[in-house]
Amino acid sequence: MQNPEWPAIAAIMPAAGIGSRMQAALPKQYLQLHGKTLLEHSVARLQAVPAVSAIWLALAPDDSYFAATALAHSDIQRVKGGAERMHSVLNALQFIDEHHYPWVLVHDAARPLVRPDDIEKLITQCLAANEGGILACRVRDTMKRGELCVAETVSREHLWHALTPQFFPTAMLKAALKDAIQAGVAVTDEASAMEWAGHKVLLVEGRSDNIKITQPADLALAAFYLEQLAQ
Ligand SMILES: Nc1ccn([C@@H]2O[C@H](COP(=O)(O)OP(=O)(O)OP(=O)(O)O)[C@@H](O)[C@H]2O)c(=O)n1
Ligand SMILES: C[C@](O)(CO)[C@H](O)COP(=O)(O)O
Repeated sequence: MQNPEWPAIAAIMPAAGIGSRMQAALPKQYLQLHGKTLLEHSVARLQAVPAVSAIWLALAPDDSYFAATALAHSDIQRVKGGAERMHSVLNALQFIDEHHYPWVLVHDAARPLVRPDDIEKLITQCLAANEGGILACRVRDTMKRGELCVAETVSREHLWHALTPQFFPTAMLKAALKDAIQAGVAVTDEASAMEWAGHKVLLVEGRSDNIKITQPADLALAAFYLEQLAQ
């Protein structure tokens, strides 16, 4: 639920990947799902949250698909993506004035099913605690470590799948990402940079259907989830 006390919130959407694991003819964020691209779905989810005042899209410098989307005619800011997701996010952060937008959400273009109420739940809990955090869902399967055979069974207790959005104070995230990248830290999400910098990261339980479209089968699963919702 929107709270009038909330500060202006900026959102970054990393959308500069090539989707290699999807093995599609075009970057996966431009694949169609129920008549819209994944990118358009993901942006619409952010736009359904009134507290999100502005969105910055990180697009590949050679992106030739964006122009054909409905977003090309919107006032959404576009910035150049980088070699890896963390670079794309850091590039976008350079355009966000932390005095105007003290908090920033980062949400993958590849996660088109996030529910606006889960985004608001993340914002509510983080602002109440004055700590950054992430949407996450608990691991439900038995976890194994190994390659060709099992090396060990890993306790699933306290194990979570990190999702997006991830929500942090803008200035803190800028500094942590910059320092972590410079230190050569493996930054696969914003939280790992914040953890490395010593900040607390809240885990806010989100729905497990907030999947990242990564491999071909994920698109059919996303369509199934959308059909379930429409019923
Ligand atoms: N240099 C990059 C790499 C990824 N992303 C974005 O980060 C999100 C999550 O990354 P991932 O699922 O790994 O997407 P890709 O990198 O495109 O996929 P792959 O690893 O299969 O190539 C996606 O929305 C992707 O567009 C980005 O903005 N800039
Ligand atoms: C940020 C993320 O969605 C958290 O699960 C995920 O790490 C992004 O995907 P990638 O394959 O790690 O780039």
